[in-house]
Amino acid sequence: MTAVVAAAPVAEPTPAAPAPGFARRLLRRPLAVVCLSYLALVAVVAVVAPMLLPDVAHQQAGDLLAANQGPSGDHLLGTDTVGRDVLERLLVGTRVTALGVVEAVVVMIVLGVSLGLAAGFFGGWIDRAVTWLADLAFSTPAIAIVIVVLSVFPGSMIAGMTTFGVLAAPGLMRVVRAATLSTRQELYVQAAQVAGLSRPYIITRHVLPRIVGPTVVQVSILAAVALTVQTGLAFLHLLVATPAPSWGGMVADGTTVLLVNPWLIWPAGMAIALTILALGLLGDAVRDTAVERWSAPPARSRKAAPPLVQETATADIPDGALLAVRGLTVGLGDTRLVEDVAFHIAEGESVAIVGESGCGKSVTASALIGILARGLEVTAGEIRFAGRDLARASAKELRRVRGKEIALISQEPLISLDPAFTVGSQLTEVVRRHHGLSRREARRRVVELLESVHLPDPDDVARRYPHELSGGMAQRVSIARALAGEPRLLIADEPTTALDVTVQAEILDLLRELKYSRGMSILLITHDWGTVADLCDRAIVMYAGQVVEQSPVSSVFTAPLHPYTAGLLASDPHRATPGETLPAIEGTVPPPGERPQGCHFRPRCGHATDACAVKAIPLLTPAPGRQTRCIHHQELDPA
Ligand SMILES: Nc1ncnc2c1ncn2[C@@H]1O[C@H](COP(=O)(O)OP(=O)(O)OP(=O)(O)O)[C@@H](O)[C@H]1O
Repeated sequence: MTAVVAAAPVAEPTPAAPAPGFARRLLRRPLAVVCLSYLALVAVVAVVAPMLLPDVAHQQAGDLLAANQGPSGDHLLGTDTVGRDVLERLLVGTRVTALGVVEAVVVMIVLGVSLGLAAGFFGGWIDRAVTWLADLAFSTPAIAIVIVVLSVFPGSMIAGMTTFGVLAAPGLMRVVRAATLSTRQELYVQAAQVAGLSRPYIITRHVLPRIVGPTVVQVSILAAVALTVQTGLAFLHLLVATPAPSWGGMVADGTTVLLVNPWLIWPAGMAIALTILALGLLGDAVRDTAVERWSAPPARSRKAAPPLVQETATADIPDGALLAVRGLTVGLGDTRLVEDVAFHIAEGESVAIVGESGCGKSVTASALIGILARGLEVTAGEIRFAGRDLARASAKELRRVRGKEIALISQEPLISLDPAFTVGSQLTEVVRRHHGLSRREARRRVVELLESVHLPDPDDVARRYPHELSGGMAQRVSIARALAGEPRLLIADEPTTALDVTVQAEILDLLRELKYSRGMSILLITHDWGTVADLCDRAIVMYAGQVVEQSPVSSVFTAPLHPYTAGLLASDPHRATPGETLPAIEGTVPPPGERPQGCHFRPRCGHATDACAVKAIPLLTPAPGRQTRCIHHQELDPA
């Protein structure tokens, strides 16, 4: 691998003991242990009892003279209406009862989880179709349909409970869809996409573990409902042909002699009630454990207002640029979030995009690698990267480019790592994906990558979970992951915002070193002019969805060409004089639907005249390599 070292390894504080797994956390809850023990006992009885008591299922009658008796030494739970032993029938009836519930639950899980995952993850027409089907199923009376099916397949447990499972699946599907939708927004899922991992891998590895909690809760509730429904159907003698015992059938038998022998409904009634209770309480315990687990690492709040810039006039894009963006427009319906953005990045060059929050930096960066939020689309322009137009690339082509040729690191390194897996396992998958190495070779490569970002003990870091990393270590890990595919362009979205000042400087040093040692191009999104000066060759300033200035860093600080750039520079905290109030640009960035005609910056600008409102201001090129969207740029004082 490319050696990128020399700087001293960074020793940062961190760790806590590794978090115990989900099962162990669950088993720490006494109530969960009791419920699981009870359900395990039911399962064992369901398997064993019919083997030990093979005759009970065929017993038409017992000792008729001893019918309807209460508990005694001979019959611990008494006898039924035809003198059969209630305990034996309860034990043997467990199998048919449990099997009915299992059948319904399996059907629910297969349909509910697969459709919910597909709808939540893929969205679009799949989501609409699945949601429509679910609504349709919800509007049908489930029990009536089950009874109709049983009229066709009389007494068939499989037919009855499978039908119930199909009709109950939309309930599970909705829960899984909602959990998938929210998991899909997680930064680590987006990071996995950007790292170029395949969708089936992301679903099984990153999404499924997060939906297990809500899924188990819903399944336990629906299992309890399935038991209730099955009991009701057996009670109505629609399931389970006599003399085979079932819990519902035993309750039905008991109700025929309610006045003479009220005890008879108790054994099966209690078994049903206890099982429903155990399923419900187990669901609660699973939910609490899942909430505790996933809320453990406190999510940092996204910073509120960044600035960032970038751009270059279309006409000014040189041939052979690694990335050349022309006329890029991203819309949300009829609203344009970014308009006519143009800039380029040459091989080995680092370019910053600067601007206040809401100016369009992130939308622009997301458009470059095809990870725009739902509803947003590139409506015009081209994104030419290494000869291909990514604006028109298929999802498959984009997946090949992401991670391998363009990588992304974000401002939230911790939440861009999946909390459920160690650093080593997450990086190993990315390395294998890009280089097709064996697991052992990939692990060695991961250690090299971790070394290359100056993590002090790479083997130890590889064994850690994300919550055991400090912010600086996590950002180094995410840079290592970004380097795994040996990308030609690294997009760094405010990579130091969430870090303390010392660590910020170390990460910038690392990025600078990577730029020079690997010849990697960098697109930096930042609001920190210090970072721009430190790392970048050119600055692109965005305002209200447009590029308003593009200049080499060497000139933007001394002679800005747009009043907005001048305002941002004047309000830069690095330039603050002790005791003096830092000037700020008055007003706020107008939201996309409310941008003023002509120059969007006009209402906040001290140089604005009527001419600024007449028509859209084009990008002007007052000097080679410099563009501005201001007709009064000559009036600006050098900074
Ligand atoms: N998914 C979305 N749906 C609707 N509007 C959006 C969406 N994403 C971004 N926008 C809007 O597009 C505009 C540009 O947003 P963008 O996130 O690119 O700004 P930014 O400059 O990156 O700001 P920040 O630094 O706060 O992320 C903003 O007005 C924002 O509200």
